[in-house]
Amino acid sequence: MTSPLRQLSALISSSVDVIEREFASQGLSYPSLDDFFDPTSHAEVFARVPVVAEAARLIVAAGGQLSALVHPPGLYVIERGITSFDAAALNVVVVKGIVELLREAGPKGLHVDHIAAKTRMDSAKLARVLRLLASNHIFRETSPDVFANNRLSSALDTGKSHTAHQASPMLRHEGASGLAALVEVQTGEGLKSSGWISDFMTSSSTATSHDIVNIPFNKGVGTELTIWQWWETPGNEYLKARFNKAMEAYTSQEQPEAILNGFVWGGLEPGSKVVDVAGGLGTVASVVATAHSGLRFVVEDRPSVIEHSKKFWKAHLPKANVEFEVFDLFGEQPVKDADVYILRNILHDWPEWHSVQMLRSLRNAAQPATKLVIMEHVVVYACEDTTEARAIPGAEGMVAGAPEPLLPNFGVAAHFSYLSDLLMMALLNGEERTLASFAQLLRKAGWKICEVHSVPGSVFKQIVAQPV
Ligand SMILES: C[S@@+](CC[C@H](N)C(=O)[O-])C[C@H]1O[C@@H](n2cnc3c(N)ncnc32)[C@H](O)[C@@H]1O
Repeated sequence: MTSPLRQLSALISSSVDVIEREFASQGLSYPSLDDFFDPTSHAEVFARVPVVAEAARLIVAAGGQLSALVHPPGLYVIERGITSFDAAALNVVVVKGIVELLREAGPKGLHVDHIAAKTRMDSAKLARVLRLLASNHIFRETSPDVFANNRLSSALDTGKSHTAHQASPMLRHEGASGLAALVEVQTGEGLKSSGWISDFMTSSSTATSHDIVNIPFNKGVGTELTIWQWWETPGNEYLKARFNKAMEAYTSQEQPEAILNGFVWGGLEPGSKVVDVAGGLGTVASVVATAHSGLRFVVEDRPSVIEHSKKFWKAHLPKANVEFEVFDLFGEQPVKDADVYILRNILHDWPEWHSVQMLRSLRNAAQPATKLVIMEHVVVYACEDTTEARAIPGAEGMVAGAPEPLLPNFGVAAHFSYLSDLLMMALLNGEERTLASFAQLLRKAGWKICEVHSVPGSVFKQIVAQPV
C-alpha cells in the first residue's frame, strides 16, 4: 500500500512533469517567483492554458493537503485561527502604494526605513508586515530589512507612480487590472465585517436572518445602511469607485474565451438581444460583443453605475450595438424581448427571498425561448455529490471529482469559492450556492436548468436555464 504522503507527492511530481514538458515544447521556462508579473508575457499566458492550469490545480490541491498532513495538528489549527492578519497586512500594502514604490526602486528593493519615510509609517512595524507577507511569497526580503517586489506582489501593481498613487485615490486604479482594488475591498470592508460573522450566526436575534441589514457589514463598518446605499453616501465616492473597479478584476483574471466557450453565443441569430442584468460596467457583455458584433446588447444597472458603463463602452467598444437601461433588480424587468439574460455575480449578493424575487421578475419578462445564463462560483461539496443535480447535462465537470487521495473538491485549490461565500455572508447576507441549491432556487422562480458549463481557465461556472 502506498502511503497518502507518497501518493500526494507522486501527484505533485507527475503534474510538474506535465508543466515542464508543456513549457519545454514552447521553448519556455515556468515563471519564477522572483520575476515581475507581466500578464501579457508568453510564459504567463502559457501558464493559463488548460493543460497547464489543470496540472497547476493538482499541485495546489496536493500541496495543500500534504501541508495539512505533515503540519503538527495543533500548530495547523492555531495558524488558521490567525490568518486574518495576512489580510490586514495586505491592506497596509495596497492602501500605501508599497508595490508601486518598490517597482520604482527596481529589483534590489528598498530598505524599510526608506519605505516607511516615504509612506509616513513606523519603520519597525512596517518591517513586520512586509516580512509576514514575504514569508507567504508576496515580496522578497533581499537582505535584512530590505524588501523588493516579486511575481506575486507585482500582480498588485496599479502601474501608477507612487506619488500619483498616493495623491489621488480616485485615479489610483484607473487603467489597472482591478486586482489591487479587489484586495482593498476584501481587506477593507470585508475584513472589518468578517469579525462579526460569529456573532451574527450565534446570536438568537440574527441566527436565521434573511435580512439585508443588521448583518456583519453593519457592525463592522458602523452603518445602518445596506452596502449599496452606503456606497452612495456622500464621502464614500472613492469606496464606490473602488468596488466598481474591483469587479473588473474578475474579468481580468478570466481568459476571455472562458465567457465565450460555455454557452454557445454563436448559436444566436444575428440581431439577437443580450441583456447584461445588473451588469455593472457591462464587462461580460463587452467580451461577447467583441467576439459577436452582430448581436445587440443592453446593460442594466443603477443610475450612477450606468454613467460609468456608458463611458466604459465609449472607450472600449465605441461601435458596439448597445443600449443602457437604469433599472431596479426587484422592479419590473424593462426588456421583454431578450434572447438572453446574463446574471454574473448577482445572485450571490442576495439571500434567498430577494434572489427568488429578481428571478421571478426576469421570468415574467421572458419569452418561451429566452435563455438565462448565470455566471457564478458553484460551491462543491467536500465529499462526493449524491444530489439530483449530478444528472444535469454538463454537471459531471462541475461536481467534486478530484483523484484520490485528494479531497473530492480539490481542497485548497477550490478555497476561493468557500472564502467568497463567507465574504458574501459578511457583506450582504448573500451566499455562493451549490448546483443543487441553484436548481432549487430557479425552480421556485419558474426556471429550469437545461445545461451547465465548467470552462477551464475560469473560476465562474455557467448555468443555463429556460422558462418552465
Ligand atoms: C457584484 S456587481 C456585478 C456586476 C456585473 N454583473 C459583473 O459581473 O461585473 C453587482 C451589481 O449589482 C448592481 N445592483 C445592486 N443592487 C441593485 C438594484 N437594486 N438594482 C439594480 N442593480 C443593482 C450593482 O450596482 C452592481 O453593479
